[in-house]
Amino acid sequence: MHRGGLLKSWASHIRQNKKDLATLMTYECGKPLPESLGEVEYGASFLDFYASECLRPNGLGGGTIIPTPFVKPPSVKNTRGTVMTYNEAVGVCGFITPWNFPLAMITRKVGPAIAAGCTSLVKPSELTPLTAMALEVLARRAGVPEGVFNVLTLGEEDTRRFGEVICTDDRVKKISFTGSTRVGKILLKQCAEGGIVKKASMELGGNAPFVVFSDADIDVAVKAAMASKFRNAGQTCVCSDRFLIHEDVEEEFLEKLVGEVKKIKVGDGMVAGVTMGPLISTKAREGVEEKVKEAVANGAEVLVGGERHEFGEQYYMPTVLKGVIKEDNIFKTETFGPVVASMTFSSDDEALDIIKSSSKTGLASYYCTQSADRMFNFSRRLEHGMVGVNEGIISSVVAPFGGVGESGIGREGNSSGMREYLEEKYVFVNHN
Ligand SMILES: NC(=O)c1ccc[n+]([C@@H]2O[C@H](COP(=O)([O-])OP(=O)(O)OC[C@H]3O[C@@H](n4cnc5c(N)ncnc54)[C@H](O)[C@@H]3O)[C@@H](O)[C@H]2O)c1
Ligand SMILES: O=C[C@H](O)CS(=O)(=O)O
Repeated sequence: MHRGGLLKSWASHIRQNKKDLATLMTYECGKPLPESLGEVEYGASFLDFYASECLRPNGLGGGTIIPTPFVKPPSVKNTRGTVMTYNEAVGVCGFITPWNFPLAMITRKVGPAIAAGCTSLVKPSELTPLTAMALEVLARRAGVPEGVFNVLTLGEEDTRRFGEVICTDDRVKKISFTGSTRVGKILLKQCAEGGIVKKASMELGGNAPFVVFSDADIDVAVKAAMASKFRNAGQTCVCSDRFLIHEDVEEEFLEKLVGEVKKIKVGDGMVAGVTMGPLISTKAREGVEEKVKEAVANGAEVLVGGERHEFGEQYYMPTVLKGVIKEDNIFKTETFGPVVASMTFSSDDEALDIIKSSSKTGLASYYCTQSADRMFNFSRRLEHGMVGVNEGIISSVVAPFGGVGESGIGREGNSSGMREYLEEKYVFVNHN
């Protein structure tokens, strides 16, 4: 079976075990079962997509024949030769993935890696090892040969050692990391200090701005805000964190948003109807709590929520803050929790100044407007890898997912994601 067939078979085995995989994920990281079921399908979609990419010209073996650029003098019978390129697999890859999407963050890497002809060593988060192990079992059932996709479930000390090895061992030709900017910098430093230049993809932290312009359709804006803020209890890299609302529409937007936030049902992710689960740990909940308290101390107003949820140690109430300042940690650092931190602005330039001066991240950004000019031109002024205009859910297999600045290097998904695992070779043949 060729690599594309293996990937399709693996995707089929994943879908056949969708309920068990989703249950495992909800037990491991707490997200409501419907979100886990959605992630199973999202994760499988990367295997399907890259199964097809195997066969495309920009896939493995794809290449081009290029007319030589040299001018052929009349006396010379043939051109000087033929120029051609072809793609080759990078080789052995080292992957490290996070807990918040324990299945899709693995298949988003391993899918294109296998399609390109690479093998991989994958270290999942110590918080979600079982999902990764289940993926490996299903890969073997699907016919993926032993040694092609290898999961290593490691503790803290061995995790650090694993990171050092994939960064400094020259048998590992590529590293791809998804996780915090803090750890991403450790890995890049280890490559450099290990004296090796290595192909590296970094999918790092976010802190997305969400801008509501005065001409926005407020109902559209509220829907987009709810979708981009509260998925996985606000624990996704592309969650909106920094809300900038034009002063003319602050009251209407916040009133409608609070109305929707109050409909969120917090509880056990395995219980039907629950739409928001816990944070990943008590420490994470305490971190969100501290940031909210600081913002309130600096003058922010709690419109809803604002404290831990009675359901349990790891639970925090979905919260909307008004009148946050850009110096607040809840505004200038990734929240990774269910909190809307909002402030007002009066002009496009002011909004951009706040966005650029409050964070160096550049993953996702969102804005709502009905102006055609702004729809197409404001995005050009944002230093982000991805932009949602009147839309809060922009992640998909066809999206070249990734960020700039402190949010990372490279792209995953889309045909772009295939290039991370290929090296293009140029050959000039002089056949005179
Ligand atoms: N850009 C993206 O596509 C994307 C996707 C998901 C999550 N994230 C980011 O990931 C973060 C949340 O995930 P997390 O808490 O698992 O992140 P994290 O950085 O704490 O951990 C990520 C992975 O790195 C490992 N790790 C930790 N320290 C290490 C070290 N010194 N050497 C080697 N590996 C080490 C962990 O065990 C885990 O497997 C957030 O910042 C979020 O924005 C980004
Ligand atoms: O946490 C960010 C992941 O990339 C999740 S998603 O791709 O936005 O679904």
